[in-house]
Amino acid sequence: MRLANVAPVARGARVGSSDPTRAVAANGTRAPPRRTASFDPPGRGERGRTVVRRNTPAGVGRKADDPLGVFRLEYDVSQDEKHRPKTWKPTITVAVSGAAGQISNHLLFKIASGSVFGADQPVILRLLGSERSRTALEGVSMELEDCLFPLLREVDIGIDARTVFAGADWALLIGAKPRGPGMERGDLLEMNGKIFVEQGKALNDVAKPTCKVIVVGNPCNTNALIALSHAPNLDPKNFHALTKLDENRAKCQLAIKAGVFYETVTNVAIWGNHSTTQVPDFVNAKIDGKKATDVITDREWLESDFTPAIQTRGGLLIKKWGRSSAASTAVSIADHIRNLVNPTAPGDFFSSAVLSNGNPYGIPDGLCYSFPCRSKGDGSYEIVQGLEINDWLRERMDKSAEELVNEKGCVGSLFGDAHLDEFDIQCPVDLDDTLLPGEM
Ligand SMILES: NC(=O)C1=CN([C@@H]2O[C@H](COP(=O)(O)OP(=O)(O)OC[C@H]3O[C@@H](n4cnc5c(N)ncnc54)[C@H](OP(=O)(O)O)[C@@H]3O)[C@@H](O)[C@H]2O)C=CC1
Ligand SMILES: O=C([O-])CC(=O)C(=O)O
Repeated sequence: MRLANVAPVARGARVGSSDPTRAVAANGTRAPPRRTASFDPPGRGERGRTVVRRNTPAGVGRKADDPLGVFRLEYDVSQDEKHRPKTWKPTITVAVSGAAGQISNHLLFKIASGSVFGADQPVILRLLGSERSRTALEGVSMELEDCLFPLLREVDIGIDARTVFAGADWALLIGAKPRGPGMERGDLLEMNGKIFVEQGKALNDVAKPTCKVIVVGNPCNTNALIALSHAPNLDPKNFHALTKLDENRAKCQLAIKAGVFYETVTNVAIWGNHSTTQVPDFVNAKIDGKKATDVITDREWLESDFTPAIQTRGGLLIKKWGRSSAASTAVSIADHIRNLVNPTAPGDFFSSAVLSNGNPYGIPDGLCYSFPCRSKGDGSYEIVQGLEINDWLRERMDKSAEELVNEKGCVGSLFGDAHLDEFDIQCPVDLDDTLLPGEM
């Protein structure tokens, strides 16, 4: 296999038994060499031979379709197996877009450390950037290598979604353009929507049909819907938009109000859009196993303080920080993945925006809407049935659904044919109430 390595420690180093890029794993075994790899097909290198090319200039030893790798190694990958603990699961490939952005800067290191997919789950990271982020992406790879994570088997960087998403088991779609000065909401929908048309098509063509897709780039619900509509080869149930951050925010505020540690707060559903119309559900929430409304009896606070605080918390954070949530978003993406790869605790649930088709809560089909979900721990999920929907919730859940219908109408031309029924919705003239949490 031909490999590119951007870590300075590997420059000029021969990959052998004294390879300084090998770490001592927690169990005392020597970890394998990390590999920051090109996308060249495997099997090119002479077995057992290590070749290091330094600072390969463009055009020398580099094909036009090469990714960004600057330093490259070739070595016998069969050596890898000797250093792989027998208890490890088969390696998975995790593709991440917006990999040079703020959220990824927190998330990638969690994934590589084993704290997301598990301490026995080796990963290949595939990082998608753009011309803008070429060198930044190399920097990210260098930092990943310098961490000596035993479970990180390979890091690939590239700017072509079709190459980066090849064989992906998971695709974390974080990259999206933030709204700029003077830009209308409709412009943002249209502009970011186009990214997800291309990425949906790329996933369809090259990702594993079982690939799980988590869309984070805003407006994430509609972006996820656009992506899945271009990916008929993938199971539409495997597309998620992130609302776990909203759930975490809600749990924390309920815990503070109740004067309890936040781990005792469970069963907090976020309904609807990741926007200011989202509905953080205190009606079904539990605190220490009791109904949250029996523990926090101040209804006025729940309806008029707690609810808008969660709906607009992203915006408050932007005001204070000068940028949007990055660390807490990364943590919530990690939580979201853990929610899917571990069985949900009995009686509990987590929030995820998923395809609404056939949902038991009367939300129209064809939307990416946040529901309470449960997982068996195999990466799949089901929408939890039978939650109490009182008039207060119903009115707000429907309003959020209506907002998603409008968003869908505004970018109707971006939808593909897959998984969605025909729809005929006009873009409403006034989109003032379709705000992201970061827009006030
Ligand atoms: N769902 C949720 O709960 C949350 C969602 N978000 C959203 O996550 C997204 C990323 O946030 P964050 O990491 O902080 O942002 P950053 O600005 O730090 O990074 C975003 C990345 O997106 C890529 N990008 C920007 N414009 C485009 C474009 N036109 N086409 C393709 N890619 C583009 C850039 O990477 P490159 O140049 O390499 O393409 C950039 O590195 C935002 O949309 C944000 O609103 C944030 C917080 C919470
Ligand atoms: O609003 C934004 O831009 C960031 C975001 O989604 C959040 O913090 O929830």
